[in-house]
Amino acid sequence: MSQKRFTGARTVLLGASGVGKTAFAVRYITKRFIGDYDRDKEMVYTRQLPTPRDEITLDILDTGARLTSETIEKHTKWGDGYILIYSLTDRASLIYLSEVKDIITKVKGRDCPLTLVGNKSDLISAREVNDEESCDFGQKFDCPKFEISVAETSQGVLEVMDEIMCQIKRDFVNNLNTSNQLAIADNKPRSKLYSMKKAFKKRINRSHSDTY
Ligand SMILES: Nc1nc2c(ncn2[C@@H]2O[C@H](COP(=O)(O)OP(=O)(O)OP(=O)(O)O)[C@@H](O)[C@H]2O)c(=O)[nH]1
Repeated sequence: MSQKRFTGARTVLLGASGVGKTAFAVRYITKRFIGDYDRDKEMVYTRQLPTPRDEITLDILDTGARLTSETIEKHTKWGDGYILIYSLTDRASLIYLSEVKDIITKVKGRDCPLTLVGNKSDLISAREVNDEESCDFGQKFDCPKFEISVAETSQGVLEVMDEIMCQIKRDFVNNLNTSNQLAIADNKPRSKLYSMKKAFKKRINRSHSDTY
């Protein structure tokens, strides 16, 4: 049986406008924080990750500012894993993610690679979301949650990306095991009764053709 290899992963950044999606993607790709971005269109960033055998292509989709239910659904179908990002200085941006999560569940089911990320932890005095609220959402979404500052350091972004890549890989392996089991079940020897019925049918056909 040919074994499929894990060669690439598609991650989607989803969240309200201004939460730091572009800053997150740019930080991951360049290791730098660039204060202002003049674009709000969606864009795919690509990075090659070396592995002991070869490399994995990682695509990150920055979904831009104008998300609708239709675009979220389209992006969900495209992706393998989802980073739901909000700003710790904007409670509405956290609440908005419930809508996004509902669409992901509708498209991919309950159990898919997912993380919840609160950004802008450096803006301490402007903070609107407390620990309890972010924990509640992490539990509700049933996924790991992070609090990071894209502006201050690359560390948080790297941890989030490691987590989502791990989940995507686990998902890939689980799907592979399921399809292998289905293939094995398809090739399973037939029951004794089935073989006897088949042999009996053959004999009847032979004796029938012998008659003519
Ligand atoms: N203080 C602080 N500002 C941040 C941080 N991350 C992003 N920003 C700022 O927040 C603003 C919005 O960041 P973007 O990356 O453009 O946010 P976005 O989610 O891509 O926004 P849209 O393109 O409108 O969807 C910019 O001015 C960033 O400099 C952070 O960790 N701390």
